Amino acid sequence: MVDPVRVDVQGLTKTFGQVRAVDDLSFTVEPGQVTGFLGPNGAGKTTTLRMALGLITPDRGGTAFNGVPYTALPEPMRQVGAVLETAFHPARSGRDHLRVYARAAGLPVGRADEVLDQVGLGPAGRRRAGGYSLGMRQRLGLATALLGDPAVLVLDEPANGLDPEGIQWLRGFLRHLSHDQGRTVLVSSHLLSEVEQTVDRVVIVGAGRLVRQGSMAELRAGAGSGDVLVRSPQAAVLAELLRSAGATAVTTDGVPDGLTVSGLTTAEIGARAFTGGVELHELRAHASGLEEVYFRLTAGSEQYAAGPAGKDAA
Ligand SMILES: Nc1ncnc2c1ncn2[C@@H]1O[C@H](COP(=O)(O)OP(=O)(O)OP(=O)(O)O)[C@@H](O)[C@H]1O
Repeated sequence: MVDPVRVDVQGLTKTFGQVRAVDDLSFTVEPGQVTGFLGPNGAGKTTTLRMALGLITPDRGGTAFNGVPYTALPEPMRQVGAVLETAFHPARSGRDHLRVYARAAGLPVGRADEVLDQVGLGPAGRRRAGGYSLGMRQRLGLATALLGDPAVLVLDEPANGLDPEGIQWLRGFLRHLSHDQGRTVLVSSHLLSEVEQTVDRVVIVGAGRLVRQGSMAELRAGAGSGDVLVRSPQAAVLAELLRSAGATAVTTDGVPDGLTVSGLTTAEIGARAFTGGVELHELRAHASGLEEVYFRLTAGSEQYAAGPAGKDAA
């Protein structure tokens, strides 16, 4: 187990020309969990991560690792491992790339072989990185982040380019690093479906602002709170009953005897039908998928971010 490190992002703000890429953004990342950092393209994820790692200076706000900013960490590679982009010298082997990094960071060069094994590159580590597939590059990036055996891992779109088998491997690996070893893992993605099975918590951003943070369980609970579909041979009577209880009830296109109801839960609708003596043939919450909830939460934010840049270009 590693010593737990909590990451606090507080009031981060960054403007590029006319574009406010990150806007007063605050969230926390807890140890022992995988946190997904989600948002559509251009939502400000990469800018946030770069600020957290001291690669660009925020206009306002900051990020602290157990209270200490990245730039003030005594041995940053041993505390925070990051993969923001995967640039390698193409003629150099993956193993040599890792050895160069290890040496530069004052880490034992033997770490190179250890992390190669950890990420499943093994013998491929001796081949030229220029010939690596995107998935192998992702693994090499992850290996680089792990060199210093850090308590915190910050990974930008790590699932990008992985095949389904690779995604499954990454899922298990990240959960092992966090759940079993107590590391703090933050992974960004623009697709909730890509990280849905991996993450314990989500931080969702749109147009540089926080849209939602919470556990996956909370997000899933929110997914069910939409409309309710009811079918009854006495649909008109039921509609009146429900409207008098303050709900909206409209006939559902394409569903015989169907009503779409909002403003009451399935239990409340069932109770009112029962006391009103109305026969029900079907009663169910319209299950909006998680991805639908995510799109709804971030709807329009891409346009907002792209607007000013578009204007500049015109
Ligand atoms: N160096 C820069 N100069 C000007 N604008 C920038 C710069 N970096 C980012 N931006 C703008 O800031 C906004 C946020 O970009 P950012 O790359 O942080 O988003 P993202 O959520 O990581 O998206 P993606 O998944 O597409 O990388 C975008 O509108 C982008 O065009």
